[in-house]
Parts: sequence; structure tokens; C-alpha cells
Amino acid sequence: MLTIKVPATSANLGPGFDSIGMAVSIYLTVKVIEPAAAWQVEHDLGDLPHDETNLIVQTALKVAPDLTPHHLQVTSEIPVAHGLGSSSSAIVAGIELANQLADLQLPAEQKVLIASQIEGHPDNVAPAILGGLVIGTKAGEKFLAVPAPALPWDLITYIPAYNLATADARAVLPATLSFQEATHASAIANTLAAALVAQQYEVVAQLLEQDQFHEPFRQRLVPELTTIRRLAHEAGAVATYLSGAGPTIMILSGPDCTAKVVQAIQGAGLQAPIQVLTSVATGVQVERA
Ligand SMILES: Nc1ncnc2c1ncn2[C@@H]1O[C@H](COP(=O)(O)OP(=O)(O)O)[C@@H](O)[C@H]1O
Ligand SMILES: N[C@@H](CCOP(=O)(O)O)C(=O)O
Repeated sequence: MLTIKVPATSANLGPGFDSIGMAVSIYLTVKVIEPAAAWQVEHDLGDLPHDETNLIVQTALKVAPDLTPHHLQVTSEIPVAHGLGSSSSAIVAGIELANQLADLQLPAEQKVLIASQIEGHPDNVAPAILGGLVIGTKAGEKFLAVPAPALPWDLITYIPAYNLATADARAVLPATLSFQEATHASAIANTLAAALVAQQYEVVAQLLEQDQFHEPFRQRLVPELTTIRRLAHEAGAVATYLSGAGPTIMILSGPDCTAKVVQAIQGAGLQAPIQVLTSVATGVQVERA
């Protein structure tokens, strides 16, 4: 049986809006059961479609329109519409499904380009395909990606109960920034990227909370962000950022502080689930048993 496994991703890392993301240790898994008369997508993921309108199948048919329908069994640890790249994991799984069923032998770069074109931004799909922490951008008809070393911290993941569709969180962003705002925001992002590659984690820690592109505008959609950022700092965490388009909040912490940070958040009455994740070096995986 063919099994496809795709990691969740945490994108932006603050100033790295639409260009920095990392694969994290929860997964979407697609088991390809057998050929069928029509696409059947078995899952317990709420009101997502169970037929050819499911995003996984939609993506596969975009890549290989003549695929024979199959019965798929989908399980996922990734909360939908929560800022952990669930839509990207579905897109990447769909590309891999087409790649395997139609024997396309797509190179990773091609998968990233296709996925970026579908998702509209590469910061989730690139690490979901390549694994690790990726800094990248579309340049003409190419996708340029630079891998950076994995962050040396625990990923304390605070997952609010409410959904926040990425489209809704993008709708509150300004259409333009002034030249001064844009150059300042870019300088912060550029320096963050350089510090990530150079493993200058003192600089990383200072810049992760200095985003000017999206968090100032999204703050009102995720009211816990400011409070959790303060509590985390008081408990000794390194930095806090809005994971993807939210509402998940990612707190980076040295292992020696993690328990204290979790206690500080829960002790303040913030009762949403918290998972301590790690970054993962491997992206999409295929298993044939
Ligand atoms: N595991 C999945 N299988 C199929 N479609 C999915 C899956 N996860 C997300 N989607 C699609 O993506 C949409 C949510 O995407 P988005 O708003 O970008 O949130 P996020 O990427 O943070 O989960 C869902 O409404 C659904 O259409
Ligand atoms: N750069 C995007 C990232 C969206 O990530 P998701 O996990 O919320 O889909 C944005 O901030 O809109």
C-alpha cells in the first residue's frame, strides 16, 4: 500500500512573512487503499469534503488530470485553519499522490514551485516538501530556497480553539506600505534571515518579535498574542510569534524553561491546548508496503 506523510509547518517566524517557515513534528497521513469507481476520501476531519472536491484530490488532479480515482484514508494531527500549514500539507500530499500514481518522478524543486503556485506563498509548502527550516522566494518561473539550520529551542505551540482562515487573516493586511515602512520591515527580515543561516541566535531572538508586515495588523484577530508574549518572556522564553496566519502562537524556549513557560501560560487562565513540538528535518515522505 502507498502511504504519504506530510509534516505540519509553522510559517513567517515573525518578520519572515511569506518567505520563512519550518517543518514541525505533527503530520498529515494519506493511505492509498485501492482504485475505485469514484474518489473516496475517508477522514474524521470535520466538514472537509469526502469526494473529488477535497483539496488533496483537487491538487492531484491539477497535476495529473487523468488519474484513476482511488479510495484514500486520511488522518491528520494538524488542526485545520489554525496556522500550522494544514492546507499546505493537503496540497503537498496531493502533488505527491499525483507524482506516485502517475509516476511523474517530479524533482523536489518542481514540487515546491507547483505547490507555491497553488498555495500562493511558499513559506509553508517549501518546508513541508523539503523539511527543516527554509528561507525562500519565487523568482520568475523558479522557486529559490535556502535551508537554514534547525532552531535550537523547544517549540511550545499554543493552539486556540477558534479557527482563523488564512484568507481572513490576509484580508486584514494593508495593500501597501510606505517606502520607509517597507525598507525598514525588509531590513529586519533580511537580518533575521542572515542570523538564522549564521546561527547567531542572540540576533534571531531579538528580531523574531519585530515583524512589521503582518503581526501588527493581525494582533486584533488573536488577542492572546500580546499576553502570551509577555508571560513567556517573564518565564524566560526566547521569543514568541504568530504561527502562520494564526491563531496558533509559537513560543520558542530553551528546554530548561519550557515547563515554566507552560505553567505561566496555564496559570494565567489561558486554557487552550499546548503541545511541545520539535522541528523536523524531513519533508514529505512516501512509503510502499
Ligand atoms: N487535511 C486537509 N485535507 C483537505 N483539505 C484541507 C486539509 N487541511 C486544510 N484543508 C483545506 O484548507 C482550508 C484551510 O486552509 P487555511 O485557511 O490556509 O488554514 P491552514 O493552512 O492554517 O490550515 C480548509 O478549509 C480546507 O479547504
Ligand atoms: N505567510 C502566510 C502563512 C500562512 O500559514 P497558515 O499555516 O496559516 O496557512 C500568512 O501569514 O498568510
